[in-house]
Amino acid sequence: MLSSKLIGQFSKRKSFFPHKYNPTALSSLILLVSPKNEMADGMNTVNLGQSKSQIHLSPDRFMSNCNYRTLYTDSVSSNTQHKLLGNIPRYVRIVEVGPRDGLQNEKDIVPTSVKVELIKMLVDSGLQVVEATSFVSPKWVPQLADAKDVIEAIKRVGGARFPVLTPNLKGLEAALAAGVKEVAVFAAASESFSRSNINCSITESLARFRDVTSAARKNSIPVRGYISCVVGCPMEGNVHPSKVAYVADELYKMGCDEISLGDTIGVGTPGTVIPMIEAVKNVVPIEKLAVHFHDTYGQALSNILVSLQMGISVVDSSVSGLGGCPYAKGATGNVATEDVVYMLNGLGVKTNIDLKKLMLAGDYIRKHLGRPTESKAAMALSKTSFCASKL
Ligand SMILES: CC(C)(COP(=O)([O-])OP(=O)([O-])OC[C@H]1O[C@@H](n2cnc3c(N)ncnc32)[C@H](O)[C@@H]1OP(=O)([O-])[O-])[C@@H](O)C(=O)NCCC(=O)NCCSC(=O)C[C@@](C)(O)CC(=O)[O-]
Repeated sequence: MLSSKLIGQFSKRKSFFPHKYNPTALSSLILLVSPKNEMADGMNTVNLGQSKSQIHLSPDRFMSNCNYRTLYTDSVSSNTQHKLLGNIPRYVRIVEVGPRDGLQNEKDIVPTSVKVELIKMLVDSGLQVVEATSFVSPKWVPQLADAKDVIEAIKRVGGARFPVLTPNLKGLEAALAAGVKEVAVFAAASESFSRSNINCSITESLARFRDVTSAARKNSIPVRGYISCVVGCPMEGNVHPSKVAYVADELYKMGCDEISLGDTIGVGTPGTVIPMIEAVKNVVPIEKLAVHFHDTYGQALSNILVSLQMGISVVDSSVSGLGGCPYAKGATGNVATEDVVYMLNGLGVKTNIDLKKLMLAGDYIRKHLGRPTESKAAMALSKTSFCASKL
């Protein structure tokens, strides 16, 4: 059960996001059960490869000289990895949600120019999908009231897709007018959450989304369907997998091209995530599913790993773990993209993302927000930089 304090915080916010504690380390427990624990010894090696006089404090300079390894290849056979990991995909598409999910709850308005620079840096790091903003009511989400300007400013940024959230036809029309090429609708598996977030019941929301998907199709616009609260709801507690499967089925039938399963408050563990995905994959092909974990209880990487083992190859994450309510004790955001990339690198799974450039993007936005990163990997690599300066 969620604490009444958390529920209280949640209910005070119309669109909200209660959040994070520590980013997770649990996946290592699953990953590093190699016969002799050799992977644990072999991973995370930092070879500075430079003399004292060459060491610079700048993270950029340090990282370009830093040879850190996340993939152990010397003595663990691919058979062993296969046995332990199952058929995890060779390539994972990361959907970066930092500029949207990450920033939507920031109390102080982030200037449009900062959002645009962040998006450009994220694209430069190799991310191919960056959720840019939402065409929602500015009364509900004031932070994203500049959606049109953001889209205008990134029009000529190539090499990535920039989907946006559209809760209704009004949002879709505004997005289309702005030149958006991809949209997402967002439903919930919990009735109370649906009402809190979009002010209508699940049934009403599905009717709205049918209108949106149908209009989007006429304009050849792909639609992603989100489902929030796939394992737990801050007001209703545990959510049964059948409720998630029902909404997923409806979204898929109405024409959503991809369904993203959101553990909105980060309460899931592999124990609840596995049965939920099992139920959903009975109604939606696994290749159409994505996972979207918040890291409130430090479970996100473990949950991502089991999702990959079940055949999912699309993962949502937020640079530097952006998201969450800075005023709620223990609140956290989405799993940090840096942590996901670090883990995937360690698994030998391709993402085409440059971790160093990604960290620079995280650093950029964190400096603007005036808060340190939530990414464990980024934190550790920065500390390594700090230690290096003391050598
Ligand atoms: C859905 C509504 C609009 C219903 O809001 P409502 O108040 O029920 O709607 P309404 O139809 O009665 O309209 C009220 C006012 O909003 C305007 N309006 C109506 N629609 C739009 C629109 N599209 N764009 C701009 N303005 C709009 C409309 O014109 C009107 O303006 P007024 O006459 O008062 O001046 C509102 O509840 C809303 O905007 N909610 C946004 C909630 C949101 O963005 N939540 C965060 C995203 S979901 C999420 O983060 C979860 C996810 C996806 O990450 C996965 C996970 O982690 O779980």
